[in-house]
Amino acid sequence: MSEADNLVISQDPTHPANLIPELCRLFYNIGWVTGTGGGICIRDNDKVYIAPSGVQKERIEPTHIFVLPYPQVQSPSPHTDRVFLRRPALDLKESACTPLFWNSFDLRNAGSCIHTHSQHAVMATLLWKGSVFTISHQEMIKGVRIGGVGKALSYLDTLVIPIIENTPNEEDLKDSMAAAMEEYPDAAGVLVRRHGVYVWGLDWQKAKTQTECLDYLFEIGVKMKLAGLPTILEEQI
Ligand SMILES: CSCCC(=O)C(=O)COP(=O)(O)O
Ligand SMILES: [Zn+2]
Repeated sequence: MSEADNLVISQDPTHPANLIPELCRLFYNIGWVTGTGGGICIRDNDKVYIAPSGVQKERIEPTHIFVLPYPQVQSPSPHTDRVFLRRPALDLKESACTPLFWNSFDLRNAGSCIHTHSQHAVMATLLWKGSVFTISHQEMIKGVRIGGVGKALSYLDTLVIPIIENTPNEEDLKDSMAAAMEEYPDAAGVLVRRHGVYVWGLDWQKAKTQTECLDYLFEIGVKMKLAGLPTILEEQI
């Protein structure tokens, strides 16, 4: 065991290296991270904990976790020159979502970011054919924060989540995700058409509950649209 392994070995169940495997199992069971896709990263001040790429996310162990310094000592290009504090002994690569998770830290000061391949998110991107998903007058809107990290939205606020187009490689979504975050500073997440969603929060608990609220809103929005019901009500109720 190397000294760097101490960064991921802890008896504390709330240590990020213990939380990521536990949360990935939970997310697997609700269809968010099946087939190796999706995941969660946690930033604890100056350290970022990231899962490996292309592995069964429900079978990750703490020793599989990468630890990176935040901020990166030098500005990394999307795929190279990344700096690590700890790499797993196994021949693993860090999640391809790493540059996208980094957007949430750099642009929103997030403490955690979740990427799901939920079918509710994907269906929402198919039924909302433009550049945003919108829904109003739903109680679960109150569980979403302005920009993911600010004050909670009100029942009377319309939820707006930008939709970007998918790319063959996950890493290549970095710039269009950043552009959407700049254009929609109040959005708590970014949908990726035919792919899934990225959602962030100040910490993992808030990222998780916001992802739950958004997933609920994508699901009910899709059901409403398929039932021919309007998802935006003009009048104040
Ligand atoms: C079938 S998964 C395709 C790649 C993808 O969308 C993804 O989210 C993979 O993330 P990873 O953490 O496994 O690099
Ligand atoms: Zn993905």
